[in-house]
Amino acid sequence: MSLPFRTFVRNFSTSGLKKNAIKNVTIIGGGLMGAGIAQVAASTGHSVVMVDQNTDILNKSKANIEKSLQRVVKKKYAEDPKAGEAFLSQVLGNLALETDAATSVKKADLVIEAIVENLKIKQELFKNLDMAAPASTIFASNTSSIPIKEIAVATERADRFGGLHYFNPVPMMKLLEVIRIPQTSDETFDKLLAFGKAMGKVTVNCKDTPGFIVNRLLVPYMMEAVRMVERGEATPKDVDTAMKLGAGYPMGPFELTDYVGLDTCKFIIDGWHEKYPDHPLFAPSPLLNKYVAEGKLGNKVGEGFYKSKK
Ligand SMILES: C[C@H](O)CC(=O)SCCNC(=O)CCNC(=O)[C@H](O)C(C)(C)COP(=O)(O)OP(=O)(O)OC[C@H]1O[C@@H](n2cnc3c(N)ncnc32)[C@H](O)[C@@H]1OP(=O)(O)O
Ligand SMILES: NC(=O)c1ccc[n+]([C@@H]2O[C@H](COP(=O)([O-])OP(=O)(O)OC[C@H]3O[C@@H](n4cnc5c(N)ncnc54)[C@H](O)[C@@H]3O)[C@@H](O)[C@H]2O)c1
Repeated sequence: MSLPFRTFVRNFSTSGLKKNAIKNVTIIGGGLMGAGIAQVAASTGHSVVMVDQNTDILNKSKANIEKSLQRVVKKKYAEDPKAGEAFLSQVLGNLALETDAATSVKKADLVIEAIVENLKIKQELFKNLDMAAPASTIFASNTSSIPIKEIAVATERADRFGGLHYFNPVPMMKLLEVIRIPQTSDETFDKLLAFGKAMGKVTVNCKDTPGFIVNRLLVPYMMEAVRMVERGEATPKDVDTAMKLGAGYPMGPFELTDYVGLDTCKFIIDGWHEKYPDHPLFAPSPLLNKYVAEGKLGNKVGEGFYKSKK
């Protein structure tokens, strides 16, 4: 449907950018995903505030962003190191760090939450942000598996709430799942889609169903790989080799579980098992639970199913 001319003009400023496009983004949680989202948002011209619980964590997050940016610059600006340096400082100039979430959302057009995969903690966070953020601010969760509607219910802005599910590592994975709940307004959903595209992502539209699209297929596959090892049918190494060489996957399921985080995988499957206790694909794994209980959370701590350099 084409817009009436006056609406078309109103939406576009002279700079050619959509006037009401999302520009100021707050990312809550500077871990594996939050740091990646902050990096790509800052790299695509957005002004980003990244929030975490203390400055130590934030400094580590920023160091991880810089490491990743160096990899990008080494490739993208191989012929022109000076331009690479300029890009690096421009991106870091778009990124601010903050430990106070309420302050961080004062000017936010969009808040993306990427904290621990725990419904109560997410609800508590969004309830507080709802009181601190401007009425116009859109809220989105990067949750892997929790229904967006169950998070949104903690706020008074279900019409301005959606899901933005990124994939790890965010600088490399092109996909962004954009989720709407029944209350999400068309304007909010369009802005989330436009923001995803402005970040250079390919967006798919998702319903608020368990695991949206990718995780609904991927997590049961990853869990079945763990169950295969529990049944003594194969070793993690052989399962990974088989899936890389036999199915063309870039990583096998155990490498991927280490990459994603064994804790995140456990949170996902525990949440689904609680909701759907009879669903065999959502059954928890004693082996995964054992590794998490032993603190073997994967690459982020240097050991999961495999030992890795941190
Ligand atoms: C559970 C959640 O809710 C949902 C999820 O996220 S599920 C997980 C989804 N993600 C996946 O399935 C990831 C599968 N793995 C892959 O796609 C690839 O292994 C990978 C992109 C991670 C790594 O790429 P790959 O070519 O295999 O190996 P690698 O040598 O590490 O990287 C090649 C180049 O890519 C770039 N690169 C890779 N990772 C990067 C990063 N994090 N940052 C910047 N650049 C990176 C670098 O240029 C790198 O070259 P370099 O090593 O000389 O710097
Ligand atoms: N790991 C993945 O591959 C992946 C991919 C897509 C989505 N997700 C989802 O993204 C979210 C984050 O996952 P992750 O892997 O980045 O976890 P992570 O453990 O690496 O990072 C979580 C970060 O949130 C911070 N945090 C926790 N509570 C906070 C609070 N109240 N205020 C501010 N910061 C807080 C922690 O300090 C930590 O730095 C989860 O919902 C997860 O399901 C994960």
